[in-house]
Amino acid sequence: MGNEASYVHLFETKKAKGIALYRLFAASVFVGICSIWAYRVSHLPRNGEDGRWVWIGLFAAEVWFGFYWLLTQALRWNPIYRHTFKDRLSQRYGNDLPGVDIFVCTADPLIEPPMMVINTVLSVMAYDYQQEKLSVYLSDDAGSYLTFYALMEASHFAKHWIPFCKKFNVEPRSPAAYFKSVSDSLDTKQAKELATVKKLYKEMEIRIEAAAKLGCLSEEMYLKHKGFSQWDSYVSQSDHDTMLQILIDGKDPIATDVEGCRLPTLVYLAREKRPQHFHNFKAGAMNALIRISSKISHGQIILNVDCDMYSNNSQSIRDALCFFMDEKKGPEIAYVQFPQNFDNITRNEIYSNSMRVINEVEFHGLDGYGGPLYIGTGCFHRRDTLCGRKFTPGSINEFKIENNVERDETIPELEENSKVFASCTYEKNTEWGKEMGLKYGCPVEDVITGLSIQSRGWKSVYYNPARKAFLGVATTTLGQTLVQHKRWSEGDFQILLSKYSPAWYAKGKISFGLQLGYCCYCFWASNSLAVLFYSIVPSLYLLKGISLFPQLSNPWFIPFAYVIISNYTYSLVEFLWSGGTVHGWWNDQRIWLYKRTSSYLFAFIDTIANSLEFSADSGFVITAKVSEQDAHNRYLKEIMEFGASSPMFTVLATSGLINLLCLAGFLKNVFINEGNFRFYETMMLQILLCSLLVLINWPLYQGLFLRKDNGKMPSSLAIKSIGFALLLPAFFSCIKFLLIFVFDYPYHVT
Ligand SMILES: O=c1ccn([C@@H]2O[C@H](COP(=O)(O)OP(=O)(O)O[C@H]3O[C@H](CO)[C@@H](O)[C@H](O)[C@H]3O)[C@@H](O)[C@H]2O)c(=O)[nH]1
Ligand SMILES: [Mn+2]
Repeated sequence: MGNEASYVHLFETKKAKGIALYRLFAASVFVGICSIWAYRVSHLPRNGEDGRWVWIGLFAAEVWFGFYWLLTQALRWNPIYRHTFKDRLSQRYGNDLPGVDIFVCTADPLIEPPMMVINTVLSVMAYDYQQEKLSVYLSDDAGSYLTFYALMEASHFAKHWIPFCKKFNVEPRSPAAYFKSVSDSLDTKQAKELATVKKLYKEMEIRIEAAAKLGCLSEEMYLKHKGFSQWDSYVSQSDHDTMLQILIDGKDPIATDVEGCRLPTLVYLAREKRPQHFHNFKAGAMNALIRISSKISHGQIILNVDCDMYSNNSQSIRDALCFFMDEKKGPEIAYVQFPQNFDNITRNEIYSNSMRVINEVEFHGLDGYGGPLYIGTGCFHRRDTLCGRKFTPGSINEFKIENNVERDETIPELEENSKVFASCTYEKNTEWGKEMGLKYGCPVEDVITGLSIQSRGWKSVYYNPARKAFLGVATTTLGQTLVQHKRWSEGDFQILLSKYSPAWYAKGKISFGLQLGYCCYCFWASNSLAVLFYSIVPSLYLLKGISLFPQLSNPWFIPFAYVIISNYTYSLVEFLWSGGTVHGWWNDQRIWLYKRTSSYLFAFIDTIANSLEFSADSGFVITAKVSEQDAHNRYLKEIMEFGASSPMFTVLATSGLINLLCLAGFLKNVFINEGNFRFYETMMLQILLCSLLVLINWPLYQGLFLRKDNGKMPSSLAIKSIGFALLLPAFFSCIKFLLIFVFDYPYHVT
């Protein structure tokens, strides 16, 4: 080992190139932003002059945008990139590696189909790792016999699948994904074995789908496994005993695959649910898993994935261990987060659901300041830090490497004795959900848990390998996208206001850069007000013919032009650099707007109402992973899906229509009534803003008026939003009148 200089690390960290150039650019933008502020302050309309209040509103919005832009610099100021040396890991440790427990969470067999769930399970069972050190746990919050049945089928299929993967070094190791990707050019031996394993898979799929169609537990299924007897006392999803089955015991020497090799442990868990006990959603499930697994396998490393996030890279455990097992830098690392990638992204990602820029830019930036957020899936943790251990400087890695430990209980005994750990009352008067395990009470249990780990002195690592580690299912409708972002922005905003706020609680505990980085996400929701104001009011004033920005010939026009052009050019370059398309970027701008004016707005209102105790706690709306065939076809064709009515759509449609009406009204004034083109000179920026808003809303107008398919906006919603769009200007006039009345009264009577 020797000293730091001669130590051969298991991973390396590189700084991004060209960062000085970026900083220079950012500084120039900042000068532009300050000039805009200066313009607003120095050109404030006098008391009583038209547009004074709007001017103040715009100034407030611009101060906000500038402030938020500063926060986002933390994500770009100091990016780093990681690289692992897995060969060194093998050389140094051979097979003396720690046990790894993998948690897969599912919650509803209808929107998370059991076939998808077991594909994820099979993909993680087939990791390139010593099988007897691997344990896979499926937490089923629906307590569904169907999911259990599918898992039981998977435990048999694994005996064929795992040896097949190992023999031919298959990637990815989710059977469904592999079958879809495999080419015809396999050698004959592999082709033959592939045909066999594919046939077994298809037969299994048919049985599982038949069981799903049947809709109840058949006699035949019941007899197939003693585990089904646990459903005898089952009342409903929210009322049942703990159901725990060890389907494969990795410690059992006769639990082998068809080639005679050991298999990983496989466990099904449905924690106890009772209507009178709140179950804390995914965080509750994870904590039950932490306890149950500590009794059954006690892996020192925990990987957790959502049920749609299959492993796409069989080397990920070894990658993660390169960080944890590095003797010099490993001891301070609490978790290794991989990006969330998806395998159902269309070319121009109409819902901007690939999280491209977050994955390729922002998280590298966070990593430079102490490590990324924990984002709930694709994350490896040390078991003890997840359970609340504080970081002590100077500590060394103390992974207990256990090879072949015997167990003194039989499997049925072990199952019975473990159940108590998943009971509703187990956590009563304990620190679980507070200082231990994942935190409760927040819709983004992951982010708040990660923040508290980092606040206890730990670092985290972001690892984004070329071959993606995990692939999941991204949202495929506008409604889902907005609801998901509402949950996220609401959760993040709650963290900001909570006692764990990155703005104050974390001060001195994590680096300043990381504090700002967290704030970027935590302030998502509060972006809504400024964006909503900016996307409606200047258009209304365009219609009235009142200019709110400097005119083209005015030198103050320059900072506006510079900030607008440089920011949009930069964001386009960043998007393309992250692997997106130009059209994808345009779509991203639309979703940027939609999220801010609907998801974030509702999240903002709900959080404030919650904290004033006006409304109940926000829940966890599970994201659907399947859609109907024709909706799916529209997704593939990148046609925006509206379908059902939603208050969020009403806001979007209303603001979209206001812009359309304002632009139409303005053009009418110019051409017909006045025939005078001076407006283009004085109102350039307002015309630009309003026209861009109309352009970007094109799919929305189509959904409102032009489309006939089932994915269009419901007609009732169209009528409602037309009504609002016509009334809102009147409403604004009333407010303005009130403001003038209250504050500027004397001026008006004279
Ligand atoms: O009561 C519940 C609700 C959800 N889940 C599981 O939690 C996971 C995530 O749910 P999903 O509906 O897919 O939410 P997403 O918005 O896609 O999830 C992201 O955001 C969540 C926090 O809001 C994180 O927990 C997730 O890991 C992260 O992928 C899924 O596997 C669910 O089965 C449960 O186990 N129990
Ligand atoms: Mn998900």
